[in-house]
Amino acid sequence: MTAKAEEARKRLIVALDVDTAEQAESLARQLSPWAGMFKVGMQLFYSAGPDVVKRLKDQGLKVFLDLKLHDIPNTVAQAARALTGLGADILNVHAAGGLSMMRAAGQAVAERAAQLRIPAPMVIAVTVLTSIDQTVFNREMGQPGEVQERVMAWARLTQEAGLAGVVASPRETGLIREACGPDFAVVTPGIRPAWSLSGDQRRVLSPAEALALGSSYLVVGRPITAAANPEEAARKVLAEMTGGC
Ligand SMILES: O=c1ccn([C@@H]2O[C@H](COP(=O)(O)O)[C@@H](O)[C@H]2O)c(=O)[nH]1
Repeated sequence: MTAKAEEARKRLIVALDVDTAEQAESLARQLSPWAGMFKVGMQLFYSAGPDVVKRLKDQGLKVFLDLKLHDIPNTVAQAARALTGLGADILNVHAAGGLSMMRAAGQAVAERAAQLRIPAPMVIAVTVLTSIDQTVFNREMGQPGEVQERVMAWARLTQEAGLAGVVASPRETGLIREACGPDFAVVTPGIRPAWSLSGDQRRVLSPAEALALGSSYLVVGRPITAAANPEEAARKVLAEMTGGC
């Protein structure tokens, strides 16, 4: 693997949206030559239980625990504190929970990691879900203005709360980078190679576009995991990220 491909591999996160720890472990084992991190979301966490995070970590894999915490500050802080012990590399909350909630989550994670003497997971905040388009945003969610403006406002608020970055569509990556600087993580689902189906995703871009705009990590699920040959699909996504180099 070239240095460029290895650099791109570190930025590719595969969403393990499956029901069992065995399925998740088998996919992760198969795909680790092409992906640097694996995402445990609600489907896997709620069906397989918290232990699945430890099982993946025991295999030496990096884990993004995508549970999108959103509640009052005290509840989110206590939940984030509990999750810190699982050893994930990234945890997330919803920016819609507000400044105090995000600050409480960040502080709880830092304190718990220090108590346990483990590296603190990066805490990031979800802005506007990539399945939401402009019409749904205005008509169903009752939000005024452009999706992009809301994403930017939440990205700034996330930075003010001291968190490490955001989850957003790759379409917003360039603006977030400009506003929040090079060290702020921009984690982007809504990645769709030209050969894949959009499904429920609305604000999408290709792997090459997301990377060129400055996304720190690309989250890809079904285009890889639902493919007839997941390894081949992951290899193709990585090749698109590196321009074939
Ligand atoms: O805004 C968001 C936040 C999280 N996700 C998660 O990413 C993956 C995407 O999977 P695909 O199969 O590639 O659509 C999925 O686990 C979501 O829960 C997101 O899509 N958008």
